Amino acid sequence: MSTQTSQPAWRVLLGYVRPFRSVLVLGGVLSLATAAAGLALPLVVRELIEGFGSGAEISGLLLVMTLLVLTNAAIGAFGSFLLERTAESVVLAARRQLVSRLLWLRIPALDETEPGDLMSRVSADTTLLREVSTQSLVSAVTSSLTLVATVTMMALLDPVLLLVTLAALGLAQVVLGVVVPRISRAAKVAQESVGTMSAALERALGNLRTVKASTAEQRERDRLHDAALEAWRGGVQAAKWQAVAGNTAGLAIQLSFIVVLGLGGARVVSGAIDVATLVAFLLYLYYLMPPMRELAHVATQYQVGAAAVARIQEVESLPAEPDESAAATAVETTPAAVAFEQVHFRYSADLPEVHHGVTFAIPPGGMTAFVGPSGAGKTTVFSLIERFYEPESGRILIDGTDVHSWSLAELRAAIGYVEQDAPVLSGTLRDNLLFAAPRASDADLDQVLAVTRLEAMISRLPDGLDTVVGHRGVKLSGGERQRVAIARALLRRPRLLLLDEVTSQLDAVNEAALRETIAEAARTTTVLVVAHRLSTVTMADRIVVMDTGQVRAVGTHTELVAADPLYAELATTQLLANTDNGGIAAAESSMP
Ligand SMILES: Nc1ncnc2c1ncn2[C@@H]1O[C@H](COP(=O)(O)OP(=O)(O)OP(=O)(O)O)[C@@H](O)[C@H]1O
Repeated sequence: MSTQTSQPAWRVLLGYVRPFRSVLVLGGVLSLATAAAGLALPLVVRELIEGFGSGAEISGLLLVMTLLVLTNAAIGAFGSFLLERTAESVVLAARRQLVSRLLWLRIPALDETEPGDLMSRVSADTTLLREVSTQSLVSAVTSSLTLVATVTMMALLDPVLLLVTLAALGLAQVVLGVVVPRISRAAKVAQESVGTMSAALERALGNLRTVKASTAEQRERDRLHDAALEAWRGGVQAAKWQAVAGNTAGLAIQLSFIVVLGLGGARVVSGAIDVATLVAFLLYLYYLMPPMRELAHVATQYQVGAAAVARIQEVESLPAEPDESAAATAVETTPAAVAFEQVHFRYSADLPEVHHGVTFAIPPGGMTAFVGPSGAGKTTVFSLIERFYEPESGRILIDGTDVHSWSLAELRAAIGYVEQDAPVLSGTLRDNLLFAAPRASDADLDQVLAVTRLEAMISRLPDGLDTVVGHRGVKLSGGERQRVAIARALLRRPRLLLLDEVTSQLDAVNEAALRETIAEAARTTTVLVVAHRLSTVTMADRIVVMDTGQVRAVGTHTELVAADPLYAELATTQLLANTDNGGIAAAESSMP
C-alpha cells in the first residue's frame, strides 16, 4: 500500500480531537486542579501542627483536611475519567471513519490489499491513537506551561545561570533529535508487522481446510511466528529508544545541576549573587525534571501515534465509491436489455488487456449463456456490468442507456449477482436471504424458495430458516449454497440476474434444481449465466461464445455446434456433461 500521507500527523490527530476539545480542556483543568489542591495540603498540615502547640481546637481543621482529600480524589477521578472517555471517543471516531471508507472501497483498490492488514488498521492501529490524542496532548500543554513558568522564575533569579542551564539542556535536545526518528521507525515496523500477522492469520484461518489438507500448518505457523517476532523486535527497539529518551532529560538536568553548582559557587564568591539565590535556583532546576521527562515521553508517544496515523491515512486515501445507497430505489421490475459496444478493458495499467473490443446485444428476458475457454473474459463481463471496474474504452448499455448515466446504487439495485463461489455469509439462512432485500415479505420469501427449490431442504432442518449456516455457509453443500445465493439475488426482484456458475460438478439433484431455478427466473428477468455445464448451455435462448477477450460467435446450441468449431469442441470436451441424462432431455425439451 502507498506510504504517502496527505497531511502531517499532528494535524490529523488534532482533527480527531477537535470535536471533543471542550471535554478535553475540562479534563485537563480538573487534573491541574487536583495537582494544585495537593499543594494546599502541606499548608493545612502546617496550620494543624501550629494548632497542637497553641492548644487550639483542631477538629475543624481535621474536617477541612478530610474534605480536601475527598474532594481532591473525586475531582482527580472525574478528570481522568473525562480524559480516558475522550480517548475512547477518539478511537471510536477513527474506527467509524475507517469502516465507512472500507465498505465503499473500490474493487481494484481491494485487489491490491490484504483484508487482514486492513482489519488490523481498524482494530490495532486505531487503539494507538488513545494515549497520544488525549493524555499526551494534555501533558504537552501542562508540562510546557510548567516549564515556561519555572524558566521565567529562573530568569528572574539569575539570567547567567539560566543561560548555562539552557546550554546543558540543549545537549539533551540534540540526543532527542537523534533518538526520536528511531522510535518512529521502530513503531512503524512494529505496526506493519501486526498488519502482516493479521493478514497471515486471515489467510490461514480463512482457508484452514486447505491448510490442513496441504499439511501446511507448520509453515503457516512459521509465517505467523515470524510476523509476531518482527512486531516484538519493533516493540523492543522502540522501548530501547524510549528508555534513552526518557533518561536523557533527567541526565541533562543532573549535568546542569553540577555545572550550575560550580559556576554558581564562583558567582557567590564574586558577590554576583547570594547563597539563597543559588539554592533557590538549584531547587527550580529540580522542578524542571518532571515536565522535561513528561515532554520527552510525549515526543516518543507522538512518534507511535504518528506511525498509526500514517497507516490509517493510507486506508483513507484509497479510492472509494460515493455512498448513494439511500438513493437506491428500484421501482422498475421489467427485464432489462444489456449491450456491450467495443469494450476494451485491462485490470490494471501494468497488466495485458483482457477484453479486446467485446461487443454483444442481449434483448430483455430469457436466458443467455456465456461460454468459452478458461480466462476468456466471461466473469469480467459481469464485473464490468456491475461497475466493479471501468472499461478503458467502449460502452456498456442497459436498456440503451450507458451504465455511467445510472447512479451506482440504482444500477446495482437493478441487478442480482451470484458470484462463482456463491458466497453465503455467517448467520442464519434467513439473514442470508434477506441480506440484499431486508424488507422482503414472507410471501416473497416463500415464492423465491419455491423458485430455487430450497423448500424441501429447509423443511428438513429443525430450525428451518433460522438455521445457522456457519462461516461462509460451511454447513451447506456447494449446490445448496449456490441456490441460497440465487434466492438472495432473486429476492430483490432484479431486472437482470448475473449468475456465475460453479466450475465443479453438482450432483444430479442439485443440477436439476439449478436448471429449474434458472428456467423459472428467466421468465421474469433477463438471466445471464457464465456457464460451465452443458445442461445449462443447452437450455439457453442464446449462447455467446468468448475466446481471448472477444466474442467470436452468438447463436443457439444447435446453430453453434454446426457453425463454430471452438464451440463444438467445448461442447464435447470442456463443458461439464450432466450426470443425469433425463435432466438434459427435460431441459432440451423445454427449450424454445
Ligand atoms: N481481479 C483481477 N485482477 C487481475 N487480473 C484478473 C482479475 N480477474 C481476472 N483476471 C484475469 O483476467 C482474465 C479473464 O478472467 P475471467 O475471470 O473474466 O475469465 P473467465 O472467462 O471467467 O474464466 P473461467 O471460466 O476460468 O472463470 C484472466 O486472464 C484472469 O487472469
